[in-house]
Amino acid sequence: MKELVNRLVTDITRAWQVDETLKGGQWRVVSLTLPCASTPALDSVLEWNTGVQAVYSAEPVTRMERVGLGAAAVVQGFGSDAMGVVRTEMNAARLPSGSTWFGGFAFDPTIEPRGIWQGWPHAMWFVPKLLLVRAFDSDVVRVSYIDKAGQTVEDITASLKGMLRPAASTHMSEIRFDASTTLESNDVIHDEETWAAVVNRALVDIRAGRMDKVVLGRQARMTVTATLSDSLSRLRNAYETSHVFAMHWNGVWMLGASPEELVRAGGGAITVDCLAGTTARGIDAETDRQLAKALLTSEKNRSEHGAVVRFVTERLRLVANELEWPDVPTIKQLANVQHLYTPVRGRLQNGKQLLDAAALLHPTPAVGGTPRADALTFIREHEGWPRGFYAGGFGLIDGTGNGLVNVALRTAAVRFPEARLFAGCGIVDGSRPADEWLETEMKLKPMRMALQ
Ligand SMILES: C=C(O[C@@H]1C=C(C(=O)O)C=C[C@H]1O)C(=O)O
Repeated sequence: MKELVNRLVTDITRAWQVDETLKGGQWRVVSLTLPCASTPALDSVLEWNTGVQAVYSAEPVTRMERVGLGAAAVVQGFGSDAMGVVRTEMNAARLPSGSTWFGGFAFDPTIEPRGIWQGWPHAMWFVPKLLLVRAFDSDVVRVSYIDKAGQTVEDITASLKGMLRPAASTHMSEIRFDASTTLESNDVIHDEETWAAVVNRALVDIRAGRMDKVVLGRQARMTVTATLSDSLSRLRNAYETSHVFAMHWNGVWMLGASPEELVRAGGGAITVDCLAGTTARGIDAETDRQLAKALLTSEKNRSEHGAVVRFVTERLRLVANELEWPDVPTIKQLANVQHLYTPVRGRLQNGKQLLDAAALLHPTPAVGGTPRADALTFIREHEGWPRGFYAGGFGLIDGTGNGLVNVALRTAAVRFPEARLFAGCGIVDGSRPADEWLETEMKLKPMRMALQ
């Protein structure tokens, strides 16, 4: 990896100097292909204590791994129209073709980001200055470097060294963070008892007919002892079919392994994952099958799942045509849990974009509840801690509008070495607090293992 870092600095600065760059408006772009052994992964250029904006994505559907460092452009949104604001600004930004935006949005743009999320906007997307892209198992990496046309070779060298230096020089022991100065005292960490009280409070409202379902989450505290690169590699190994991602902003890394695509768009096609209804993994294939069968035949889980499919298909009709989905869900098996799963497909209407669909769908009843407004009010009033980007979105969008937004699940926020891990589950009539606690424990387990 050290060899790759040296090649990046020399080859990019040389290309800038001899002007082997593409020009577009105020930008110049260097594009290179470099050899890079398929291990270690590209994430070894990333560190918890980076001083720059950074992103990582290992996406198993297209089998592409990406690392972005620095920011050529950033858009931020605050408040209830945060997503609308960033979408308008992204469309207005005149970036070179081939630029990729990375970013996401908070679960609830009406709540001030607090606790570990302090300093984060409600929506944030950026185009990295330096982007490394490699197909899984490939030993070549595509490199692009975007910067303002007026930059000198010295500027470019300093910028690259600044972005890549932490990877070469930092040791875990040099990094310290004083949690008490940054995390507020109202940073609620529920234990089983206090969380059960919130669940019971929700059950009262559900039985009284004030809502049908609410997804309640909790955050767990942890001190990180693993490197970022090791954490990401463990997540990739544990969750081979999930989108493993990380994004750094303002001293905080959000990382996760999301099994759920809120929306994917490519060549006019659009797909959405409906994922709701959860059971454990068995100790062997037979127990796995029995648990899956019980999940598929559970009235409680099927009705919870059906509500998500209904919501998604009704909303998606506003931006997509030719919707198709199977009548019955299948099972999506992950390392720690099994979910009921229904994929919905369609064609994006002319003039509609991926983020239009994301804005309409978020939050689905899989992470909010039904009726949506009542569930969101309940979460705001009773959950007791700030979700930030947890259960919001994380994604990437290329210059042609293709890309995906995942539901930011199985996530943690790390202000090294302090971490908050997040997990939630749907509460409906018949839910039992002890079972739901166990479900959140199962969902937290791989992230706990990744960070230590
Ligand atoms: C809320 C989470 O997961 C969501 C809730 C599920 C459920 O209640 O069964 C299943 C998958 C996700 O849509 C989480 O992982 O934190």
